[in-house]
Amino acid sequence: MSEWYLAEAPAPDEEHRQRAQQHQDNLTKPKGSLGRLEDVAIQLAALQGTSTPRVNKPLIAVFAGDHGVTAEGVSAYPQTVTAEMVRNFASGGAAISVLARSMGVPFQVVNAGTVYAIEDLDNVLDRRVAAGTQNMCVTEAMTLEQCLEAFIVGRDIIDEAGDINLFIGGEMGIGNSTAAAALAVAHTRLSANAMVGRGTGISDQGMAKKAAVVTRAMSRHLPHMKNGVETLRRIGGFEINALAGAYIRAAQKGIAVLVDGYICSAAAMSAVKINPSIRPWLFFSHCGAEPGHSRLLNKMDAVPLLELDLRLGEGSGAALALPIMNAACLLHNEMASFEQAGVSRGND
Ligand SMILES: O=C(O)c1ccc[n+]([C@@H]2O[C@H](COP(=O)([O-])O)[C@@H](O)[C@H]2O)c1
Ligand SMILES: Cc1cc2nc[nH]c2cc1C
Repeated sequence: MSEWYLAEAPAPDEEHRQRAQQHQDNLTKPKGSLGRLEDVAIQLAALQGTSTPRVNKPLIAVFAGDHGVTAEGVSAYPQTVTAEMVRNFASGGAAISVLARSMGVPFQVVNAGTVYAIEDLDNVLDRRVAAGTQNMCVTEAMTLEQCLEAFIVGRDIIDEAGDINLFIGGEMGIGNSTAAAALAVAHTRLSANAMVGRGTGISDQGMAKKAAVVTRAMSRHLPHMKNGVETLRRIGGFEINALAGAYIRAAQKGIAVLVDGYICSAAAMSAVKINPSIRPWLFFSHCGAEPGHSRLLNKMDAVPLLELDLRLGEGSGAALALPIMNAACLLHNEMASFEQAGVSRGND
């Protein structure tokens, strides 16, 4: 029996793509003048198989997980912050809580594997795979069972989401920018130096150490990375793997995905490696301040919507890009044509 995460996502409908392109060219604007907003609307029309694409039923889910690699001193903050921030998400004080609330977007918090236990909270789903991953410099981050369980944590969020037409995943995990850098090296084969950044705010010296940590982990694991699942098992994280599982399931169910920052992009690239058919379903919200982010986006031929020097995570960049995707749909669906408005056509 084939694994659930290998099942193909539906392919975009090329007839709807063509019709959407023609529709855009008939709207009251110079051809192409809405730039990438036109591309977003056309791609969504093809994916959703409709002449009226929509992202009016979004869901934001933030996955938290801890990383054994923090033992190497790769973050500016202590590991306790992961669980502490989960409480902050739940009580409404985190950046993503504010953004979700202000936009009226349903918001879920999922504990996929913090080291520190979190008391029962009404609005935090406890799906802890384990108390953090192992240190990838020393051993594999997790067992195969844990890796597959983390995928299912993400899959279940999509399966239980009800009627949504856009998924935004966020993450929280002290040390996870090191895991993301390692994944980025695995997927691009660029150097660790090209892929590490300040994360939560480490110094130049800290970055040199972080690059050495990634190099050490890669020399251990690279020879054994025979497929995308093994890569995530060796150097991923519970929240990263849950994101990969959620992205794959969303695409399989015909739900578009808006990818957040560096860590989410590393999860997305890993998910595409496992199941390439999901790629058309991924939209990329922004290119952040981590130097590896633009390199990873290039590798996926991804053109992000925003560039704001973000390096927060939590799904914050994707939440900020949501109104742009929504506007792309509304413009496509509600603008008048030249005929309807009695506006003269040009000779473009
Ligand atoms: O999303 C990003 O582009 C991003 C870039 C750097 C850091 N972060 C966030 O910061 C944390 C990881 O940073 P660090 O330094 O602990 O590896 C984690 O909670 C992420 O959500 C997020
Ligand atoms: C305070 C804090 C908030 C965060 N949100 C995402 N990553 C984070 C890292 C820290 C340190």
